[in-house]
Amino acid sequence: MAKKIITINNLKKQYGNQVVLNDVSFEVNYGQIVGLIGPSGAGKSTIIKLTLGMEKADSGHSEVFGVHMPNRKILNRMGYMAQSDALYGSLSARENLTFFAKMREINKKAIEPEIDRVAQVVDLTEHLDKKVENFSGGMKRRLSLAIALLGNPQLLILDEPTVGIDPALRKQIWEELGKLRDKGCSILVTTHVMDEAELTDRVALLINGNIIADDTPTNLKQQYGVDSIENVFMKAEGDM
Ligand SMILES: Nc1ncnc2c1ncn2[C@@H]1O[C@H](COP(=O)(O)OP(=O)(O)OP(=O)(O)O)[C@@H](O)[C@H]1O
Repeated sequence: MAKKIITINNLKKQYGNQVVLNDVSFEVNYGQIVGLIGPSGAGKSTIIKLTLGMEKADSGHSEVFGVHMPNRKILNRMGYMAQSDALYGSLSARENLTFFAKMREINKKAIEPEIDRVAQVVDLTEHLDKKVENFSGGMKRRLSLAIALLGNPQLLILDEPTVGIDPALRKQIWEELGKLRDKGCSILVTTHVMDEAELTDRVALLINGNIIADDTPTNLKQQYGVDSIENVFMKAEGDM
């Protein structure tokens, strides 16, 4: 049986009168890239925040590495990239990376080569010593992703990691995610880019607070009788 890295059981969440998550259950297995897609405001970020225990569910629960969340030690074993960048503007990119590498308890001697490695993945090597407050939106996204990649975590949770990133670098980043997956890293990623959803091992489609489909891209296309995940999405939304 596949090893479960994330297990989400019957999550329900309401803000005021608005039901955001009805009854959401799904899993991320070892060495899988799972894409979470859904219309804007569907509740994708909410699922992530509840999974990590950053917000409290009305009912249901989540486990990461078999541990009931929230749990601070577990957070240290994973890389998380939030939808909004949490960076120190007055510090350089290198100083930001150093700060987060220390928080992740990366060995002192390993920090410098690790910063060089992740900077290369997101193409920020030339800009490492610039202050982050002078970065463009896309550069800030890239730095946030580099921070999530520090220390080769066993789990990555990425909330729209490629927003504002140009197509060539997007491709490079997805190649890197594929390599990490092949080394056994598990990845949960939300995206609006349907071409990216095609690159995942499984796609979960969130509409109206429910996961209405959860399968491989190939099976989903077959099930909906269409030739792209974009069309799966359109058809599923149209059926609701
Ligand atoms: N703290 C909050 N208080 C009140 N409403 C909230 C809060 N957080 C989220 N919401 C609402 O919950 C719904 C789902 O938000 P969420 O950010 O999870 O959506 P999303 O699928 O990630 O959207 P997007 O793709 O646009 O990022 C939205 O209608 C949002 O306004």
